[in-house]
Amino acid sequence: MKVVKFGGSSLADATQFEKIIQIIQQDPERRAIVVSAPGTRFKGDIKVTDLLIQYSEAVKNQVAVADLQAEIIARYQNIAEHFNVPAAVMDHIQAVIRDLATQTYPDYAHQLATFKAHGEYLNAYLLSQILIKLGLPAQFMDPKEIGFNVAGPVNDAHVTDDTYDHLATYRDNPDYLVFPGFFGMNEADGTIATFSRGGSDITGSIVAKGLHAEVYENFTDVNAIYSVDPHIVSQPKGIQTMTYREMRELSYAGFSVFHDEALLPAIDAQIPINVKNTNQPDLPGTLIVPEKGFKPKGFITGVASSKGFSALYLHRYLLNKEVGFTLKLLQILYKYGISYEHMPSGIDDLTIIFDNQQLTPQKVKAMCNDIRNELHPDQLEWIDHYAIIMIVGEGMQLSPNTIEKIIRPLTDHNINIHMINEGASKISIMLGTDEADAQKSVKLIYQHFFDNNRIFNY
Ligand SMILES: Nc1ncnc2c1ncn2[C@@H]1O[C@H](COP(=O)(O)OP(=O)(O)O)[C@@H](O)[C@H]1O
Ligand SMILES: N[C@@H](CC(=O)OP(=O)(O)O)C(=O)O
Repeated sequence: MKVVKFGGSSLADATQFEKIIQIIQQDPERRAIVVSAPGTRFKGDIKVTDLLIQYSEAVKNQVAVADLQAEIIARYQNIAEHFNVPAAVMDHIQAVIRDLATQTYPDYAHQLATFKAHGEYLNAYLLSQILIKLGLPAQFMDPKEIGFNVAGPVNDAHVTDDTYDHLATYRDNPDYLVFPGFFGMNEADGTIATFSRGGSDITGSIVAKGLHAEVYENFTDVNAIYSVDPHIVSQPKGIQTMTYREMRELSYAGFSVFHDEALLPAIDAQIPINVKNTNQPDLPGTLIVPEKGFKPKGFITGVASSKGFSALYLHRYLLNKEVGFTLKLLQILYKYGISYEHMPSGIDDLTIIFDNQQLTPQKVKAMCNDIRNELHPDQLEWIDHYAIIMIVGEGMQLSPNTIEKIIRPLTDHNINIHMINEGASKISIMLGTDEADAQKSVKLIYQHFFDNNRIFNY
């Protein structure tokens, strides 16, 4: 059997629903369906998840919510009317959306998670009712009823192991099983918790593992995963086949087409992932497969960049001989509750890269003061607006002079490279640049390796 996940772009309106219903019926193996909330219908449109976040904020701030409620209800109503579902279905959806504002929540984080989750909750409910209306046997897989459990931060949760046992009981069920993506239930207190944004991909992977699917098909709005973000380079080359670890590194570093945390369940169960286009479902898309037996076609598979980082550069003569330097440094980070993303080091130098989301100016100031006072570095530099560029490819392992080939196009254009991290991962090289140089660097590297089929010249 196959698990199919449809992203928000594939469920944005009734026309898209028509397409996904055809896709489901084209292959009898497509029995488990994971859905996102309705996404954007046109440039400038707002995703239902974002409308729900606005709705939650409005409730918190005690401002009028009627317009927002009406806007959210209309998104479902347009789809429901097109398929002529019974009036009771829409009555239920309207009531649930309105009730969100009148319930009580343990705190604002729980409120936000509950509001957000309802984009997926109601879309899965609606799709199951549409399938039933069309005479297709379908079940709405309410996470509360089926034991789709999660733990951890309520807006950045992770699945718990018992969920897989609960999913396994549905393996031989012949109906269409319609799961809402993006959230689960906190078993301890029965509240809703979501994954991080884009997290319906994670649900799809969990369902694929739980049901022992032969493939996890992830339907989106592009023909393939491209070698570079299509917002940076127009009409880039598509990737036919790539490995799990290539995808993990590229999605971490900016390929938003597939969530980086969605890889683990599929890897655990060794289920291939096929990213396909809902608007052109007959195209093969991109296949993400295990590393074993994989034969790379070129030197690099993709290049990605991600902004929103800061870096701390430390220089101290004879750092390599000083026992406990890194330990003390990590203790200071621990004191301020800060985790780091990367920590490349040299003989006398160390760079620590942080995700800005967990920093405040006060925390940075206090942390740097402690580092100065306790570790006495010869030089301490804090770099704001830092970007990471990741060049990824299984083929890199086979090629000499890797770093020279990657750096050359950047140095030729006088781009200042703060950091090069090679060797920590066998299949990637990470560069640190100013945010302002990130997109240009990605373009230059892409052009160097992919334009005019140069990829095959190495
Ligand atoms: N390397 C890439 N290859 C393909 N698409 C990418 C890449 N990097 C970023 N994207 C973007 O990801 C989008 C699909 O992801 P997303 O909007 O989350 O889709 P969905 O609505 O299906 O969940 C594409 O429309 C594209 O703009
Ligand atoms: N709707 C959620 C979860 C998700 O995965 O959405 P999408 O498939 O549209 O990326 C979000 O916007 O974050």
